[in-house]
Amino acid sequence: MGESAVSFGQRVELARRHFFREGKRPDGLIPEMVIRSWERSRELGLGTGDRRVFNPVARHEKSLIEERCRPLIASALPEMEKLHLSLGHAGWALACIDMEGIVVSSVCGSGIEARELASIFQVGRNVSEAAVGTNGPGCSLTEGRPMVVRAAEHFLDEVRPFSCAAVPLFGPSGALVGVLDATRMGHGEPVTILEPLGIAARAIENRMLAELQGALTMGFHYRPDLLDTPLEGVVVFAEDGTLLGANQSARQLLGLGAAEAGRERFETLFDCPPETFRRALAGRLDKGVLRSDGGLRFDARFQAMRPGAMLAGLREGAQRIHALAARPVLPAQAGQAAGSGDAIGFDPVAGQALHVARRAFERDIPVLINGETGTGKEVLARRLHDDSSRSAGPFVAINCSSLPAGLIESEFFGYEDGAFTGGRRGGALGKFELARGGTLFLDEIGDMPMELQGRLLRVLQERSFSRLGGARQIVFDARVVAATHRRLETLVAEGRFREDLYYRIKGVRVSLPALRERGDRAVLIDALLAREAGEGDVPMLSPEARHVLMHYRWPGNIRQLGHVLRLALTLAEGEEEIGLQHFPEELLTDFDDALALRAAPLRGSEVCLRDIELEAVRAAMARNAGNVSATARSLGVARATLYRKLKLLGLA
Ligand SMILES: Nc1ncnc2c1ncn2[C@@H]1O[C@H](COP(=O)(O)OP(=O)(O)OP(=O)(O)O)[C@@H](O)[C@H]1O
Repeated sequence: MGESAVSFGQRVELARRHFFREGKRPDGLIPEMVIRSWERSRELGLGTGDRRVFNPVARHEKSLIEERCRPLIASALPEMEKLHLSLGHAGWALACIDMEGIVVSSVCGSGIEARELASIFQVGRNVSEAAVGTNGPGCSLTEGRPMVVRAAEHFLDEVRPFSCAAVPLFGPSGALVGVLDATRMGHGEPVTILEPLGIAARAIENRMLAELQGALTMGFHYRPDLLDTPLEGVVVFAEDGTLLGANQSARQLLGLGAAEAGRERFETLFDCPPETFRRALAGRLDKGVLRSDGGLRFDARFQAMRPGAMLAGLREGAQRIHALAARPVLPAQAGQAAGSGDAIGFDPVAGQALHVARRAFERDIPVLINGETGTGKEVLARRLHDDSSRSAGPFVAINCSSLPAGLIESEFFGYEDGAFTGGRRGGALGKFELARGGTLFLDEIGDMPMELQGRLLRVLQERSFSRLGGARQIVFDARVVAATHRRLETLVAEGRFREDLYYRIKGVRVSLPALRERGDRAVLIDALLAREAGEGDVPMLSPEARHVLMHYRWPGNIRQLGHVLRLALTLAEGEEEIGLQHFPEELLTDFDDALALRAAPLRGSEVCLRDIELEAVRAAMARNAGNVSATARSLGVARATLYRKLKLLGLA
């Protein structure tokens, strides 16, 4: 890099003086991302002399985290160990950090320095920006980009002896799920570790993809020598050709945005004869040359999930379900009034989303929720409100896309008496005022007209506004949650959304996975069925019906699932079982194999395995008259395990 240690140190010290003593922005002295992070750290109320890093981590918290993040740890740890070994004795500690900034796993080596690093990267340690100010992993999480933070670029004096580099980790749907960090003592050149760190991150992402239960995995690249390396593009498809997940390389090669799984299909991504997919799926094609619909030529390798492999996958899948079930994130509360506490879910991504959002929200950091229609954005927003210290205040939702242009301003700001003809006598309160002391939910924020975006930004910056036709400044006292199904970055790039507003509302961004990507579909189906059945008996689902529910594309997500189940319950009234005949046609036309399913019911699918287990629990509980200890003994499992299963059944 050709930069002497002295000049680096001097520049940072100068930057610190400008920023901390003289209140000036140290533009050009240190990287822009570091300046932004200093600003955020200061806004969060941190002081440079604070001691926040070496607090003890509670032991029970550690085991909870290890349980909760098992899937992420399982993918990350082997790659971290490999990388650590290849770095030899260079003194690096590696850590995997979740969306909340919590260390979930680390590899530190031995020696005195390593011991100090190991103490920082204990499982359970919070290294988010909010907790410890500017640092590599915290900042990388906030920005969603690789980050290097050296020595005095850290906000807290306490961590100035260290330098670190961190790269984001993206899950199969393209959503940020955490970061991989490398830290060592001194202000050396952590830049040099970015590349191996990035490769390890890609390998971790590929492991997460391999966990998806797809029917066909395809690796591809325009450079044949990169096939079968962590840099290849990897896409996973369902049996019907729907894209289930893609790694970052694949997203770049194919020009895919995040969360486009489910919307894309093999034949829309690649320009090739239809039998290619079918042959690959049947295991009759393991290599090939494909063209993207943009005309790029790729070498590809295919790996079909064969029946034998399927069985092994099934077993693993069952184990994974146990791991996930062990961490109910939004407890099932079937039967409650829709719209507030009715969220159900054991999905790791959705669960992490809630976790992060909750913390940010409580610290008054605006939360931006991304997700397709019907994924539960409003449910999450209400949930945040209900769980917060402001739950006694109002929850005011406003849909920014559905308001007629002329009405928006008065809806937002209210108006004074006589502000315009036809206005109500005495004026009216706007949503900003109605939300006082509570939460303002800005739905479909991506569709907000430009001119209003400027006014909203001003309110958020100044925390005050005035009614139309009035001069008095009214304090804006509400927490803000915004939601959109659009990619705001794209709108910003196209000039259709203000960048400054984007950064203002995106304090923390959480992405809700599409239903077809959720690992807890089976649980959701059962819980929604119970919720829709209300007081009535809950009928069984035939194995074919369950198969279709599990594998349908669900463009309308959880909302659509709810509608389908409600309809099926009505149609199946008086019958013991819900079958394919109770589903709307579009669910079946989507299925190439629906007719085959009708003709030859399938048994022994993953779902059935789980059902059998839950059925056994149900029966044992009945035999033991609801006595948990006796039931656990008769099933040969620990009481804690049984409690988890009971929760799954909604019997806890
Ligand atoms: N986790 C969940 N558990 C149970 N029901 C859910 C869950 N998430 C969403 N739902 C149900 O799905 C429906 C849609 O949820 P919601 O309105 O929050 O979605 P949304 O993402 O805001 O949709 P849109 O973008 O169309 O406004 C609601 O009926 C809600 O009760």
